[in-house]
Amino acid sequence: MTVTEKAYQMDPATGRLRPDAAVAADLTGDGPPATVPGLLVRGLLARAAADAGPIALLSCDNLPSNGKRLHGLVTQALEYAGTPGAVVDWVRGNVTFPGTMVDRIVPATTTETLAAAQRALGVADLAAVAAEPYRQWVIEDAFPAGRPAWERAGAVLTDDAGSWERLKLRALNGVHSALAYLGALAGRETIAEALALPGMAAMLRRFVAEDVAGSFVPPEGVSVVEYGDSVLERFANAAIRHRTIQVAMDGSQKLPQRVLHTLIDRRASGASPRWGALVLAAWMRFVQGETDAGQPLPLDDPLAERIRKALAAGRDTPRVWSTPSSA
Ligand SMILES: NC(=O)c1ccc[n+]([C@@H]2O[C@H](COP(=O)([O-])OP(=O)(O)OC[C@H]3O[C@@H](n4cnc5c(N)ncnc54)[C@H](O)[C@@H]3O)[C@@H](O)[C@H]2O)c1
Ligand SMILES: O=P(O)(O)OC[C@@H](O)[C@@H](O)[C@H](O)[C@H](O)CO
Repeated sequence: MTVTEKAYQMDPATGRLRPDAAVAADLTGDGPPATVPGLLVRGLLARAAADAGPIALLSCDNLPSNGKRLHGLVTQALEYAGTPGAVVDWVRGNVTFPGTMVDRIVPATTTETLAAAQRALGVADLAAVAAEPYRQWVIEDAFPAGRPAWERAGAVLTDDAGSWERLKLRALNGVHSALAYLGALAGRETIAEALALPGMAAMLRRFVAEDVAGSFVPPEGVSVVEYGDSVLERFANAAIRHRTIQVAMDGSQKLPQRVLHTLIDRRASGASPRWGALVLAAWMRFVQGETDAGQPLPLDDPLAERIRKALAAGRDTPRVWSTPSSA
């Protein structure tokens, strides 16, 4: 499944299921389910009842330990739904949750994308997407009912995708978010235009080298600094018109794994991760809703209301940002 960070409906800080009204209705009622937790629980109940054999549930979302997170979501949702012990035992014995790392820049489809696809194909393809040439898929090999030979198409099958995932979330997605917030504030429409701002590439190299690289143990044989350089080359691709405000959306859901984990790990080892702090500060400025030139910026975030309240309450008191209980 690839359903975005917010569809998991879990508190990013605690990892606990956040049963809003729609999730609660799905998990406790018998109407057609509309939420991800509801669909998963209903599907697993049906599969257990039919004794249809083991299955792997594969998360391809940009979340830390996405397999473990999905496992936690399913376990908590089954519990919330009051699922009979026999079904819980069936899930425990028959369902796996392999972790993955998926990497390919694929911006949202626009009318220009569809027009280009029509020119190239000679027919209208409403499902066309634009994508960069690069692709990488790392998958934990835990499929109780077998799997396609994805390695034949270049996928890396591994016992533990964790170090690949941290590499990508921190050195690619963290840098992406930096470009999104700093670029949007400077009035730049796309990631490539943001990267072309004076001093931006040099700043991002220092972010990777001084803050990100020392925050985790990378996959064997991988240099985080070289990986960061290759990421900047990919972001410079002007044909990929990835909009800064698309990458900037849902910051409350993305920043923990992209930037806050880097800050926490560097702080724990006594460092002062100032470039990461700059990215966080850029997000704080971004959510105030205006570019540096005073043009409006959208706040598209599941916590938008809470952020707006905190901004209104903290207009004259910067302390609001440093005391979570008042946020
Ligand atoms: N686009 C990329 O470059 C890229 C690359 C690697 C990983 N990813 C990850 O893949 C995931 C999807 O990204 P995308 O670019 O395809 O996004 P998208 O916005 O194009 O698609 C998101 C999908 O999730 C569904 N969705 C959104 N909110 C939901 C909710 N509350 N409940 C259920 N479904 C919901 C939408 O209906 C849509 O089908 C994200 O987690 C992203 O981080 C994206
Ligand atoms: O898809 P999102 O909205 O979670 O994040 C936007 C981008 O950072 C992301 O999609 C990257 O392009 C992708 O992760 C590259 O593999």
